[in-house]
Amino acid sequence: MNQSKEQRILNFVLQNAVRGDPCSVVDTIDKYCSQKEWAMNVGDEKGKVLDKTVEEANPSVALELGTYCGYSAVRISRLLKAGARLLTVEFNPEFAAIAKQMIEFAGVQDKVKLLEGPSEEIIPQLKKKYEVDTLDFVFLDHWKDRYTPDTKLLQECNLLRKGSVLLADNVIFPGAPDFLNYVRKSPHFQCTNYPSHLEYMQVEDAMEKAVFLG
Ligand SMILES: O=C(c1ccccc1)c1ccc(O)c(O)c1[N+](=O)[O-]
Ligand SMILES: [Mg+2]
Repeated sequence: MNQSKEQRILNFVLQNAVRGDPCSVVDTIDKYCSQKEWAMNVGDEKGKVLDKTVEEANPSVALELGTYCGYSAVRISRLLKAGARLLTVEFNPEFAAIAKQMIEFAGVQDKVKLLEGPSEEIIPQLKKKYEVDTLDFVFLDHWKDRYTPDTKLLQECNLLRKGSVLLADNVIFPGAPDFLNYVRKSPHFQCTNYPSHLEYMQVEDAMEKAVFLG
């Protein structure tokens, strides 16, 4: 049966990256997706904004919404301090299966917990089922029309604390206008925009950081 693009990306990593080396996995995915087939990884240009934001937040507990092939899960987890953990949520079972193998090949499986299912079902389970008190960092990179309802759900579930950092991908392309409107107008968030480009393309994009003020 014809392989999926995501399976081709994984195969390229398995054959060309260094097992147990997260940087090698990230670089190899970027090489494939910039030279062979475009894919919706955050990429290196926006990935550097992600790196800096994660380093500044230095989270003990991080959440990612939208795992895809595991590129940003590997990218984030390589920066986590000892004992810190990343929970990453993926709705698509095929993507989740690829990401699981990617995370294990990169050697970060002890830092990353992959949760398969819809974000709106998993977020309300984080406290009791996944022993989360509050989230220090949240990377939003799933369906763009879920950014706003899931941000509201994180607030309603008391998963944010003063200083929790949200970082949203793609606020220009494909775009998340309702999310930008919500966080920028809310008295509960301090927002910063980071102009960039769509991964592997010369199309304008941006990331938005929204720090929860309590
Ligand atoms: O929505 C798309 C999309 C739409 C149409 C075709 C391909 C992708 C997309 C594009 C770039 C992204 O960085 C990204 O995170 C997504 N996404 O789906 O979450
Ligand atoms: Mg994205």
